[in-house]
Amino acid sequence: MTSFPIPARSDSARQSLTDPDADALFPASDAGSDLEERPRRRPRVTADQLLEGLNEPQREAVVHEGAPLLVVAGAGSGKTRVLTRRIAWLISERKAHPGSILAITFTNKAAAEMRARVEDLVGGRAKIMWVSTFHSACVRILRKEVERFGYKSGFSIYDAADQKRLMALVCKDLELDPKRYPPNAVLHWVSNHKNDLVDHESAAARADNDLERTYAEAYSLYQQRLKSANAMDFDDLIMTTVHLLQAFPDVRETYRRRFRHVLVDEYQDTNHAQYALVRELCAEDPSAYDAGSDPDAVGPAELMVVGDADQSIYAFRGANIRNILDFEEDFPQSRTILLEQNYRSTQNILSAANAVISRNQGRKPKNLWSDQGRGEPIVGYVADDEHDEARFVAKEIDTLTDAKAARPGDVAVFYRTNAQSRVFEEVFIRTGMPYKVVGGVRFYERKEVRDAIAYLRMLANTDDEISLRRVVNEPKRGIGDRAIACVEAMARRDGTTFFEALQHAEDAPGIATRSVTCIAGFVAMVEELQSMVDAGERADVVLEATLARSGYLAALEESEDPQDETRLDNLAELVAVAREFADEPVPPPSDDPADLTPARPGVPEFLERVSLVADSDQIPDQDDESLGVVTLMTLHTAKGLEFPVVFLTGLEDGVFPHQRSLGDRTELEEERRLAYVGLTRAEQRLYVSRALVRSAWGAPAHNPASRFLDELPDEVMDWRRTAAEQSSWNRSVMPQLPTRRFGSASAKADAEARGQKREVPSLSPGDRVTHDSFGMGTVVAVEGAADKAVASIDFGSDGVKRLLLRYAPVEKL
Ligand SMILES: Nc1ncnc2c1ncn2[C@@H]1O[C@H](COP(=O)(O)OP(=O)(O)OP(=O)(O)O)[C@@H](O)[C@H]1O
Ligand SMILES: [Mg+2]
Repeated sequence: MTSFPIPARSDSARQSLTDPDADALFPASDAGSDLEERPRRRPRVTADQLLEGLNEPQREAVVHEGAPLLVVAGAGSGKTRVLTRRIAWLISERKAHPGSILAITFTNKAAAEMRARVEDLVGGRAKIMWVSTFHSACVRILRKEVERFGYKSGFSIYDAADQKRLMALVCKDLELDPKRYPPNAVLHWVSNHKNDLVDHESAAARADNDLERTYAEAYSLYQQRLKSANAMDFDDLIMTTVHLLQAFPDVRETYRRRFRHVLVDEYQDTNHAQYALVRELCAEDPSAYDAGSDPDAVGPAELMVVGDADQSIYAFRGANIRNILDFEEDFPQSRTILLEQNYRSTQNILSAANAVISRNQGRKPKNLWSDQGRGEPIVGYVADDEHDEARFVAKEIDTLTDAKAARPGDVAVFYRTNAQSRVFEEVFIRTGMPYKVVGGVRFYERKEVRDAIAYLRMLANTDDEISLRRVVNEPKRGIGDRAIACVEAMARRDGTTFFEALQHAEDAPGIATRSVTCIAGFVAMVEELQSMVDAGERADVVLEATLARSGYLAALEESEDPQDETRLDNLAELVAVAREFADEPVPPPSDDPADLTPARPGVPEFLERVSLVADSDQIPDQDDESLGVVTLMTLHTAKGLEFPVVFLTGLEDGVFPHQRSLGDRTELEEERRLAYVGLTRAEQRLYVSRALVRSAWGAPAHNPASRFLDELPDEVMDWRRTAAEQSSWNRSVMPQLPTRRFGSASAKADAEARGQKREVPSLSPGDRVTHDSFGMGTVVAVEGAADKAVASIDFGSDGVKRLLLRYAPVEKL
């Protein structure tokens, strides 16, 4: 059996949860260099210490008691810090049982950080509190309660790819024309309904045209298939929990008794289902706040939500900005606290962010200020093209690190869409800049990783047909499509699961004897591995055994495809992840009967962990000692984080704001909020850039400057290069741009940069040419004709350039 190395663990992350004051509360003797001297229990923190480093309204929010509390404030004003301190305060000062606390964060990583921070403050007893995402919290409740809805506790969680496969199967079964009913569109429709807590029966009842009726039919069959696979998709997790709490008063009572404190970060991005969940858990009846109420009755839990309507960026996933705007109406006795001081950014950065967000209509104006002084100006750069933009970013990071003004780990590069990362990666690899891309093709989306997870899922839940089908003949073991069809037909006829049918494949009409033998071997392997899972064996041990016993590793090892070596590395990484998971200390069993903390880190618990990882959970931990790595990510992933140095790239109309949003005011407002999120991640230095020419679908696109760029106040800007200062090549490639809105500074610059129209040289591959800046070159390829002709020309050491011939200063020799 191959044995896998464990990668080194890194240290604390550079996230906004980082609270340097918390470290100050514990002197170095407690930090752990001298083990013998180290006290076993942390000293109890005093109330003063818990409130240290907080301003007055922040303190009020920490110590507030009773009525629901809303903290609304702009970016970087300490909302997350207040929420974290409040948890510590509840445990330490108000003697709340840690198990009675439910804190909701937007990502698993933020949850881990928050838990660690609270543990720093009040010690290990904080371990048993629930700090998690909505999804993780729901999974824990469902594992315990969902049998009431006819699911088994070991249900699988289907991610986006599984959902797509299943919906494609459903659409095929319903014989839907994929052009008229693309499975993705159907899924989106279903997801929207689930986020609004509309189940398939209600969706069918509401449907009032053919399209809707067809969608509802697909919804219904999709749910049926999920249920028979004992699986739920992401949206089900929330909707089913809400329905469970609504349908079973005793269950609701259990959790209301358990959770006496509910705290939600990033409340502006909750959708209706999540909002309903909070309401179910906190009881709606505000009269219960009366002091003289029956002591035995469970009053409502104390609720605290924090958020910023200007940072709501998930409307496309059903987030409802009204949840935060309507809080005061929904919870009439609530109290609202505003925070106005920003501790993250310099005044220049805040002025830039405020200038952009203030153009959104119908928002409550905020008075966010910083006492850090103006700081560095915001650096602007207009690049020739996306490669030039990436080179500028790399060079600038180099300059900062050389001057010891920043380490690579202090820097983040943001872009609107994942595809934009590639060019940065190319340049960073070339220049040896250490970096990590967050998101994109994620680790857990790679084929081999999905296969391995599918094996584990199928072992934990043989009803999970999607996973079972994925691995039944992977690696190839002689179980072909025909054999599968025979077994499937028998399963349908007899009303059994696919796995039950596999267990007596010999009875399947029409099946070949050879297939029966192969299937028997597969079933024996599954049963053997299953017994390990049932015995509670560690996830890493089961995973290693599975990869070996299934022949999966052997197949990769024998392969001559160089990609398969990378696949082996990825599987080694997955085993290491499982090993780390299994090695995590299990919290001590609590005396609380409602405590749902898993007792052992077995396969089901591991699957739960990996099913719920999100892009933002891959943000690299930046070890304080090392130089760290530059983080590349989309703006959506950047929420809640902060970095000393931020590059906001691709600021072009059509890129950011995204093409899709250009004609739609609501969508443009969401893009603007995304820009606000991006700008406010920066602590000290902020760079904004755009490219005059960017390749899109293989052809150069000439996008005008992003309107967000135009909105940045002149007095905070330091333009390193404007459109007017482009190289002669670019001046001549710039096409006639569409007339810009109101003659802004950069629009003027754009106009200046426009070249003269000239005659298009007619070129074909092999022709020798000369270019004003690049000199002699050879034409490699020509696409398009006349005005649209684009030539790829090899200029030797300058590389191959793609030039729009209409504007390029090229002459045929
Ligand atoms: N009173 C304070 N004194 C000093 N630093 C503070 C104070 N309050 C918050 N901070 C620091 O300011 C930064 C921003 O805080 P935090 O991340 O909690 O803000 P936020 O409101 O949650 O931001 P976002 O809206 O981006 O989520 C953090 O580095 C935090 O430690
Ligand atoms: Mg925050």
